Amino acid sequence: MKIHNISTENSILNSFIAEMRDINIQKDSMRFRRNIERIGEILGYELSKSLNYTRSKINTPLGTCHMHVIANDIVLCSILRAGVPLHNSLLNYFDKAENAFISAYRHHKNNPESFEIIVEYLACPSLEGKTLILADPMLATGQSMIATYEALKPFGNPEEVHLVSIIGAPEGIKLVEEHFHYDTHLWIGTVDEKLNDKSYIVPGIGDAGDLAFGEKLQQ
Ligand SMILES: O=P(O)(O)OC[C@H]1O[C@H](OP(=O)(O)OP(=O)(O)O)[C@H](O)[C@@H]1O
Ligand SMILES: O=c1cc[nH]c(=O)[nH]1
Ligand SMILES: [Mg+2]
Repeated sequence: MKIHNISTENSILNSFIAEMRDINIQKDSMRFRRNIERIGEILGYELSKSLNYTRSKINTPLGTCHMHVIANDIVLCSILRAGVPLHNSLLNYFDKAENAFISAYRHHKNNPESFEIIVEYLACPSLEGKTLILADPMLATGQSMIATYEALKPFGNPEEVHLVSIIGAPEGIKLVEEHFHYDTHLWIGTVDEKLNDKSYIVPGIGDAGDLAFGEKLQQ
């Protein structure tokens, strides 16, 4: 897998991630969602550098010119819930993309430390020969990313796969690396230290879905 950790270079991306982490600033859920969007746009811009381009003749009011424009047929898929603001921001840039949505949540049985990923809702166009962008702000154990990718398989073989995430843990990145084709790209805002015993990213941000949309009752 080709891992692009964008935080290794100083940029405004790190200021946005700092706001998402900050225990006081993150209480403002509108700002939290907006920071996901701002980061999503930066990750989308970085990802765009790896896409295919075709020469296109453009008529302006004053003449003509040739520009290189994106040639990929993109399907943008995000994982509900926390993927919603990330989806919106990627769609701002890849505005011609087709869209897919899939739900994944952690179902805890008796023990808060053990869970399985439940994939329920899925809406997806054909992926055959397309460029799949699979987006989720958090890559903790990596199980949601893998479970959703497996659920998408009946929709066809994408030619390229790009994973987009804001914060990852080394454990999840390793699992994803083992699961996905070596050609897969991972565009990630930053990589944290580790997972805690509840499989939350440390130092991380807390629960991205709750911070964006409010606490939910456990199912
Ligand atoms: O890498 P993993 O260990 O699978 O964890 C990451 C997942 O956890 C969060 O979702 P969550 O299950 O909290 O659902 P939510 O978005 O509805 O809050 C997050 O948005 C990812 O989907
Ligand atoms: O740290 C984590 C791990 C999973 N999901 C989150 O929202 N945060
Ligand atoms: Mg959550």
